[in-house]
Amino acid sequence: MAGSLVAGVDSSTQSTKVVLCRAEDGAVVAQASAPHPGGTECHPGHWWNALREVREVLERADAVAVAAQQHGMVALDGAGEAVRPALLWNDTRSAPQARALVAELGGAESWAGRTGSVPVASFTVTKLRWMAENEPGNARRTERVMLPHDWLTLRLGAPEPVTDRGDASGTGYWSPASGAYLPDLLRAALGHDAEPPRVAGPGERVGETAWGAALGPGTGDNMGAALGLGLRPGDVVVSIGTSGTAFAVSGEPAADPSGLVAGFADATGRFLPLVCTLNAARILSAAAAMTGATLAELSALALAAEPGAGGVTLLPYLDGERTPDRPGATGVLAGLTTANATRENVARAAVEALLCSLADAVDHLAAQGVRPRRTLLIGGGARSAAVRTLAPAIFGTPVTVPEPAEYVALGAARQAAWALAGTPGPPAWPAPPATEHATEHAAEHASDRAGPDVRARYAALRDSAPQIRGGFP
Ligand SMILES: Nc1ncnc2c1ncn2[C@@H]1O[C@H](COP(=O)(O)OP(=O)(O)O)[C@@H](O)[C@H]1O
Ligand SMILES: O=C(CO)[C@@H](O)[C@H](O)COP(=O)(O)O
Repeated sequence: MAGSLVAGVDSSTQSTKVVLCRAEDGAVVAQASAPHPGGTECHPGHWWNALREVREVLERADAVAVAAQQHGMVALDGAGEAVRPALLWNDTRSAPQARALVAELGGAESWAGRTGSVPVASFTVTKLRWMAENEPGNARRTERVMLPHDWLTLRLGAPEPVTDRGDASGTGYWSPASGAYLPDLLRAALGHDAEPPRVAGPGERVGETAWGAALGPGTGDNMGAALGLGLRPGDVVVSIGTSGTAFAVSGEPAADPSGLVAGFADATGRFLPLVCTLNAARILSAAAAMTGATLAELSALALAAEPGAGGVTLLPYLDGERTPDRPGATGVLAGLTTANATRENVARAAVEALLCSLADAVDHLAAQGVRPRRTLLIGGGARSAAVRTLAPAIFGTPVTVPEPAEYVALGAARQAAWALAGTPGPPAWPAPPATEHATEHAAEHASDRAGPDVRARYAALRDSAPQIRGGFP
């Protein structure tokens, strides 16, 4: 291990990122990134091309593991070719199929008990049903179903299709509690059997790359972040990437029949109850576009406004929403008057909306018994000073912000080091440096006592008139 280098890949919605680390302590020696095409479906070849763009960094590694966006449906024919572009986690077209599957196969309680989650349009199983109904030829040709990280791991050199507990738990046809596939659910969705990848053990060495590096099993991106941060019970992570997520590690599987909390597995043999929103960092980029500002200017505008944005409230369901389950929703900007219609208030309302939506997510975790002792804020959106400053007041707790870094890719690198070492557990890399943000700091920005009022106004808009709810009837 001493002197070895390990690479972790984060193949997420918007881009591929790779970090190259020293195996013994995780110190980053190089990193690179390459963009993905936009949209909610993507030919897997684009992920491979992005990975090739960062290969100078990747191929220096003695071990590699890939973490990637969860849930994406990679349907392969008998020759291993994709029958269609992968449908991604943020594609909501399978919302009616999600509802039908839940109703047909025992209801929400049964799904939560069997799979840990009640599937919504993000889950692979609902995408398979969509394909069976809308593209029967593609469904008939499908012999294997994989996820983005499985597919990349196979291309990198795994001798057989392989996945891990974390990513398998987002399919909707694998049980985190028993560790077994549920082939009846896959069959009911696709219309016939198809072979899912073998579920490797945490830290297992699953193969070797073309340049002779050991391959770790990889995982889903949120499980990667949990491993990169070295999460302990009592830590709740709020991640602001393309998706917004709130999650915690747990020794027990979750099964929430309300469907708000997904009962995923993690990458170490434990569990990862998680709430995911469809709208997160892009709320800020949309507000930046609306106000003609850069992201840094948007942050400054938001901090220049009063708490509560002068009465302007944003419901940020710009791309539909997953939590709450409103796949057909659109965003709503409410409370505008000639007096308050300023760029500052619109910027502030966007940051407040993002944080209120994620505070709801943390509440859903708490309702399932997760007791947060510490809230950690990560992801691209946590680079915004306004987000960091306003978060304690809206969450009602101090917030810990680990230094900005690619925690998903770091978690994959840590898993690669684990596979290389062949030890029972992952290497003990030091925790990242972090800054603490408390409501007292926020008081300097006149935000301290506004949190409850802002959340109440947000909740009223969220729960208001059905015509803006945008769910399917
Ligand atoms: N300083 C910033 N302020 C606000 N948003 C930011 C900032 N830096 C990056 N972002 C946003 O973060 C997102 C990328 O975050 P990341 O966690 O890498 O997401 P993903 O893993 O889904 O690709 C992009 O939408 C980007 O616009
Ligand atoms: O669907 C989920 C979690 O259930 C998302 O968190 C995806 O895993 C996409 O992640 P990012 O690209 O936003 O990191």
